[in-house]
Amino acid sequence: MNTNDAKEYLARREIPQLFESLLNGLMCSKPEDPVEYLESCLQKVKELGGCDKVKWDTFVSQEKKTLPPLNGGQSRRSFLRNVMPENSNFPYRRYDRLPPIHQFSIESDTDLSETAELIEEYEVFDPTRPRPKIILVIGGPGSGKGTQSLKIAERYGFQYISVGELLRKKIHSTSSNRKWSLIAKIITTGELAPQETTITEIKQKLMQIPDEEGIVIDGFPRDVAQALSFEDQICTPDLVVFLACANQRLKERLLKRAEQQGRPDDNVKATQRRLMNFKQNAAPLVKYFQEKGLIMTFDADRDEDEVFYDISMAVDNKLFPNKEAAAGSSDLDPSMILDTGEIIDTGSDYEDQVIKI
Ligand SMILES: Nc1ncnc2c1ncn2[C@@H]1O[C@H](COP(=O)(O)OP(=O)(O)O)[C@@H](O)[C@H]1O
Repeated sequence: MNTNDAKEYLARREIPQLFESLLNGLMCSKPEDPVEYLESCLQKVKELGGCDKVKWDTFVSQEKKTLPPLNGGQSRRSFLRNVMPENSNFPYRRYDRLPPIHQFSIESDTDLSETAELIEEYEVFDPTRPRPKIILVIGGPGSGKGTQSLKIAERYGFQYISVGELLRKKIHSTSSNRKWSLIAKIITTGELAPQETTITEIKQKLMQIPDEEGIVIDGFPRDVAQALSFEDQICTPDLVVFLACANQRLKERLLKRAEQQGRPDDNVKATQRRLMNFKQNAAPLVKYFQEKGLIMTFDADRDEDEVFYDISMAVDNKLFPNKEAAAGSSDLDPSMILDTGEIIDTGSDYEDQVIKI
């Protein structure tokens, strides 16, 4: 087995997340017998059904869970601050963050790990200026995230970032780099790129954008862990647009896209994998943002102009409540706006999309 195989194995089996979680448990519980404690944690992992069921706080006891992500309280950063010893010699204090799991991950021996740490030391947005409004657009593969995000960006004069595109560009521009070759393979099989790398790419991109009024990010976050990381490292989004689309419709659109664009990750296997990942992650992600009152859900089974009509009404209301409707919106009928903050009944098999792929 070569190094790449070993790293790919670790990434696929979600071993870095497991170690992060065990480390969190140890830091919070400080057990007399760490070996016995780790044994009991691993037993719990088995009972839960495997590494992919482990979250960063699985082994943090209830009373120590100072992070209440679902009711808008303390951020992960402050949680970490609380569990870190006050001693300034503590090695990880500098970043107020967990010890980097990079040792175990494909981030470790690559050129970007240093950049990633450097970037962590800076605020993404200039604190002396108003922060740009951030709209995150999420939905299944083929739900129209790209199309709708571009339309939002165009209508409000916001900057557009496609996370999938960002990763693809990076892969093309660093084709001889081992880390990015591995990420290319991961993406081609329909899996998600590693979280820290993805966040770092987004941060780098955001830091290059000068003084925008707003930014639309297409395809982020894909799961609750990414949402937490974004809030921890970048900011709380102003609005999350969720494009709900029936599973069958997603499959049809992906087939069509495969014919038209020939993207390497639009093959049948990868498409199934992406739909499966979406199915697993969408419901908790939507619930997470719902409980924060940040998400609006749109029936994306419809014609793209109808979908955009609803989105633009919602953005007007949520982000520009005191302004006259944005240019070009005079033809919009406010009575058509969808109920906000709730999963809508699309009248089709939206549930199917999340539950039965
Ligand atoms: N937020 C993300 N986190 C990790 N990987 C991502 C993320 N966004 C995109 N990717 C990777 O890029 C691929 C293509 O994404 P994208 O272009 O948005 O297409 P789609 O969402 O339609 O599958 C995804 O399947 C995934 O491998």
